[in-house]
Amino acid sequence: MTNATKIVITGCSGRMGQMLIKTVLENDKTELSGVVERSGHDWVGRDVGEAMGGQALGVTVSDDISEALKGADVVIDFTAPQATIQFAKAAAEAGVAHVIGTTGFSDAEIEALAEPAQETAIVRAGNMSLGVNLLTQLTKKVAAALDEDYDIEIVEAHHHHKVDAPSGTALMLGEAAAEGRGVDLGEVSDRGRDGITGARKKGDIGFAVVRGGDIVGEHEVMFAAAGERIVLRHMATDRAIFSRGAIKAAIWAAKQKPGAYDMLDVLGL
Ligand SMILES: NC(=O)C1=CN([C@@H]2O[C@H](COP(=O)(O)OP(=O)(O)OC[C@H]3O[C@@H](n4cnc5c(N)ncnc54)[C@H](OP(=O)(O)O)[C@@H]3O)[C@@H](O)[C@H]2O)C=CC1
Ligand SMILES: O=C(O)C1=N[C@H](C(=O)O)C[C@H](O)C1
Repeated sequence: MTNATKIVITGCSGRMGQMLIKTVLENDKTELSGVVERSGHDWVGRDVGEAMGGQALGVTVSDDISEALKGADVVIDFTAPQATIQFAKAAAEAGVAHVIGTTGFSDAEIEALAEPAQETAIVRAGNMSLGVNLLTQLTKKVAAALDEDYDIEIVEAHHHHKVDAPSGTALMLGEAAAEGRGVDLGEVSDRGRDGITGARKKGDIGFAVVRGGDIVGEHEVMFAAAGERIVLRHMATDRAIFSRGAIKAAIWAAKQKPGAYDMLDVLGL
């Protein structure tokens, strides 16, 4: 396993953290070199395999990112925006590539990732699955082919634990639609309809959000016109699609020069 990509997972007790650990262990091109949780978490100091309810893996949960990054090639991070910014600074200092799946960033928080990306490779995507990244390309194409008579609406649904809205994926799809149409998403996005909103403004890109149960992630891009509707749809039924994409990104990122990348770069789309 000497040529294996050595990976650190942050937020290791989370839904994605645990899925990522399993995916790293299953892949013969990757090795789990460290795992991180926040200070005070009851997993800190424990063997991560045992904390997950299985056999010991010989990897202890740390609350010190800089320590965990020693000897690693890449850190994969699905946590929360402020934590991700701290991890990006630590990864840049250590010269370790950073794969970011975290969503819910403000514009200022995204801006804060530009400096670390000058020191190390950062791959960031609101959705790491092949299917959704293909869908962004299809969305861009369809939006470019249709005029403003086709109202673009993006509908997303997720589990009841999700804390950010609209989802990172919905925003990626909105960006792709806006790019295809040749407009700035910031100027046309309609994210909060409630009450007497007035009629829909021509050219807007609307977002609608559903939260419930254990929905892994569902996204629809609707192009609605008089007499017809085109609907592009992706349904995730297993979080493994995200972790497999993240591992692919990690192996790729470990060989890249410093810079800001996304999954389209990784997948060559
Ligand atoms: N790009 C993609 O393909 C995908 C992205 N995501 C995104 O990944 C993120 C995580 O999702 P999910 O795993 O479901 O969420 P969870 O809440 O299950 O996990 C988040 C983990 O991050 C930890 N964390 C949160 N804040 C901090 C902090 N300040 N410092 C250190 N650790 C912290 C949490 O610890 P604690 O429990 O102590 O708070 C927890 O272990 C979300 O933003 C989600 O939208 C999810 C799936 C796919
Ligand atoms: O929080 C989640 O679960 C997911 N988050 C990502 C997003 O915000 O789009 C990706 C996926 O849909 C699952």
